[in-house]
Amino acid sequence: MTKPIIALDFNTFDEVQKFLGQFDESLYVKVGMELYMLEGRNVIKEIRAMGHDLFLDLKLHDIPNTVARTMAGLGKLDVQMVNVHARGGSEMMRRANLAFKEHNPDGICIAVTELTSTNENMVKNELRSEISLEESVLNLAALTKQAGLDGVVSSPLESPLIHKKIGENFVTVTPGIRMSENRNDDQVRIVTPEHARELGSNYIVVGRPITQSHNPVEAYHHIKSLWEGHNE
Ligand SMILES: O=C(O)c1cc(=O)[nH]c(=O)n1[C@@H]1O[C@H](COP(=O)(O)O)[C@@H](O)[C@H]1O
Repeated sequence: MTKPIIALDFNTFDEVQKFLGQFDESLYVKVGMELYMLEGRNVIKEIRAMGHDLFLDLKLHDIPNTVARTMAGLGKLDVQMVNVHARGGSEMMRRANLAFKEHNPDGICIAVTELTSTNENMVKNELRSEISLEESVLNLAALTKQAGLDGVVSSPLESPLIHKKIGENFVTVTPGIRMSENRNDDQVRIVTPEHARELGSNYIVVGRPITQSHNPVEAYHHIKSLWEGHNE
């Protein structure tokens, strides 16, 4: 069972150090655009030097050449996982994956399908999609698989369908995790850790329910035990 991935959505490396300093174990953490853009590559090197596994979540989405050249640079960073937006298309994804793995053959490269903050109404009325949200997730997941990537980011709600239609070994990395006592914040398609396990998610990504908790270590261990199925 993989550890819950903790989203380090902080502004400064000081805050990261303060947060990680509370833990006396190695973690799987995620650095997203907020921390990366404000603090840069050194944050990645420092966190890796502390012994934590790292998902670098930059959700790249640009023309294939730009994304491939960026991914080649990220491949040299010794991280465990990176991602792109599946809406960048199959050529962008294929080249991103190859460029990353040329330098990091053991790394995992995945693509974001529909964000967990997206709902059916947005898909239909804002994005003017002719297909449902679930069909869109499945379509983007199929495109991701064809492009040779390892898996997708989706809501846990879509994990069963993705595994059934695309393949059991195709990885689902799933944010939008909340327990009943948590606020939803800006997440729409939310699921509890134990439900995510039942739905077959391969990884869960959890931010504010841990980072904003008055006791982050306790919150992490509670979520981890629910995810691993020890608390039932
Ligand atoms: O790619 C992601 O990690 C991601 C995709 C998505 O669809 N939804 C989503 O919430 N995320 C990220 O997962 C984390 C969730 O954080 P919390 O809502 O605080 O648990 C954030 O860092 C988001 O950027």
